[in-house]
Amino acid sequence: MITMSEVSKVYGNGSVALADVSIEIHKGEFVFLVGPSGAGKSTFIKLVFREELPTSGKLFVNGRNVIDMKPNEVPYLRRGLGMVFQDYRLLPNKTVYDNVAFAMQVIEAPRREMQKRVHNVLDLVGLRHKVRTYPSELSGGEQQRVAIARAIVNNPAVVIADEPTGNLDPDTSWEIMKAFDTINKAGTTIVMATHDKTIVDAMRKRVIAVEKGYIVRDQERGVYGYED
Ligand SMILES: Nc1ncnc2c1ncn2[C@@H]1O[C@H](COP(=O)(O)OP(=O)(O)OP(=O)(O)O)[C@@H](O)[C@H]1O
Repeated sequence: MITMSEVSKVYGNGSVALADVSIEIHKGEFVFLVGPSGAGKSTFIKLVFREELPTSGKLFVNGRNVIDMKPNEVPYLRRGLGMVFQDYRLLPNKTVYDNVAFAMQVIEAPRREMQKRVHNVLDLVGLRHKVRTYPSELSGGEQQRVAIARAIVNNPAVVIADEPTGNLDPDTSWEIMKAFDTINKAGTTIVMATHDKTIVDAMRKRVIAVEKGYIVRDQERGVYGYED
C-alpha cells in the first residue's frame, strides 16, 4: 500500500523533517505514527498524499509512483486515499449530506448510487439522523464522524488521519476510534498520527515512532512509549 525507500524531506528553510525513512505498510494494517512534536509525523502524511514531495528517496502509494507522477495523476492518487484532520475541515455552508456527497460528486457518481452510499457511510458512523444538519449544529465528535464518513465514501484503500482526536475529550475520542476500527476491520488500511497515549496503549496496533525525522521504533501490537 505504502512503500517508502530511503525517503528524506528537507524543507526550504533547512528543517530536516524526515531522514532516510524506509518503511512498508501493507493492505489492511492499522498503523499509529507517534513521536514528539516536530518529529516528522505530519510530513510523513503530507508526502503520502503528495501535498509535499520528498527531497530524495522513492515513494509508492497504492502502486503509484508518487514522485514521478504527472500533475494530472494526482487526483487519482488522492481518490484512493481518505483524509481525516484534527480540525475536521467540513464545508460550513453545506449540510452533512452534502459534505459527504461532495467527494462523490467530484467523481461524477450516479445520483442514486451516491444517495445510497452517503446514507450507508453515515449509518456506519451513527449519524444518518443528522443528514440535514449543518456542521455548526454538531458537536466536535459528530463533526469528526462526518469527516470520517466523507473520507471513506469513495471506498479508499487507505485512510490517513492526522491527530483525529486532538480536539476531542476522551469519551468522544473512543467513539472516533471505534469508527476507525470498524473501517479497518472491513479491510481498509489506516495510518494515524497521534499523541493520544491512552488510545495507542489500548488498541495494541502497529506503532511506528519517529524522532527528529528518523524511525526509531516499529513495533507490532505496540505501545505509545512516551510520557504524556
Ligand atoms: N512547511 C514547512 N516549512 C519548514 N519547516 C517545516 C514545515 N513543515 C514542517 N516543518 C518542520 O519539519 C519538522 C517536522 O514537522 P512535522 O509537522 O512533520 O512534525 P510532527 O511530528 O507532525 O509534529 P506535531 O506532533 O507537532 O504535529 C519540524 O521541525 C517542523 O518545524
